[in-house]
Amino acid sequence: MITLRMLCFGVGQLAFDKEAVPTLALIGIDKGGTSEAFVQLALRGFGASETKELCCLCRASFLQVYRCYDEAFNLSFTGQLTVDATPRYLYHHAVADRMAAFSPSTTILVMLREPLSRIQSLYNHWQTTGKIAVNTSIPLQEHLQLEFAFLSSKETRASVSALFNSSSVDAFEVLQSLRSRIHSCTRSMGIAACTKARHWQDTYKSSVRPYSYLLSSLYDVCLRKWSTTMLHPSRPGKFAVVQSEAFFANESHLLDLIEIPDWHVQRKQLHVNKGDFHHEYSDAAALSRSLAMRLRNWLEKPRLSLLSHLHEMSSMGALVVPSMHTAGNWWAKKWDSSHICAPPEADSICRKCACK
Ligand SMILES: Nc1ncnc2c1ncn2[C@@H]1O[C@H](COP(=O)(O)OS(=O)(=O)O)[C@@H](OP(=O)(O)O)[C@H]1O
Repeated sequence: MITLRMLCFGVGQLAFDKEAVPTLALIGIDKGGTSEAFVQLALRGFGASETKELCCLCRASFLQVYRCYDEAFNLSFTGQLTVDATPRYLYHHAVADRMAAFSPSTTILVMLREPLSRIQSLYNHWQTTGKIAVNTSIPLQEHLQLEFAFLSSKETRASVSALFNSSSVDAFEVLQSLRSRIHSCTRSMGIAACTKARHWQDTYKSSVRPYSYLLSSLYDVCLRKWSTTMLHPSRPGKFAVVQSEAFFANESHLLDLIEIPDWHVQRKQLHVNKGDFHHEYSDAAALSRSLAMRLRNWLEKPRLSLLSHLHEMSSMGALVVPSMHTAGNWWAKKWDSSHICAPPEADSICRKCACK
């Protein structure tokens, strides 16, 4: 149904519930622009906590979740616009269900960045800052080759096929089980599932956190879990999916979705640091054009699944920016080799592989 708001503002605006804690959850994804979005939301009165990634719903019990939000926001103070911007929520095995139980009327915002760019950005961030215990001692190219070997091994092939072909909820379970297999595979030696990727085992030490760049690019599997849990046609405007590239090009693509409700009472003005962008990428984050193309081809079916899901979500009241009909954006068009950037003098290598 087209509402008056939609006629005035394009895709429409988000709806916020005074009782919801948090009012808004920015659930993903890492390197999708969530830091800058958090800053812009804080400037508009969202916040109450200077910590962006509260991860309160990572806690298992209802009481722990409540205490975490109470500590962050002081829940005795009503009328605040609160935000929990934790990008890892999108993938978390339990958070969607916890959110539905703890605060079903929280508004959900997901920012999705074209997967190839996100992978390079994330690897580069971890490698150059060294802040996180994820293994970046091998170049990204090698890491991805190991992942492809693992995901096409005899032991994982059936699960990967189920992942690409199952219904939403089944696929989410398969994804979680594969992620945990990668976890144990990379943490311990001699696991049968790792046979084909023996080098992978040798590469990791038990102290480093294993991470699958490939599995974390299957956005739609997780998004389906979230939409099944939190999107209801009777509550339009409570779920938005915004493409990071649209936000990067013009932040109003996101900010125009947000109208501050009348009931809002500002408790304190936050002084959050502005997000930093446009990092130089290190050589270790570079990929060969052929691997970049392999990745793109691997992601083509998930892209089509995402696109059809966005249509369904939109018909159920979700806001999707840019619309699936807007030409020239990554979730609406097939990628080919012309979308893999590389300087002419370094034909086989690309530092930032994705280009328009
Ligand atoms: N407004 C704007 N314009 C252009 N680019 C932008 C913008 N906001 C964020 N970015 C880019 O987003 C990447 C950082 O994303 P996140 O803030 O989500 O990172 S984090 O997960 O919170 O660490 C990081 O990407 P890379 O530079 O490619 O690493 C930022 O450059």
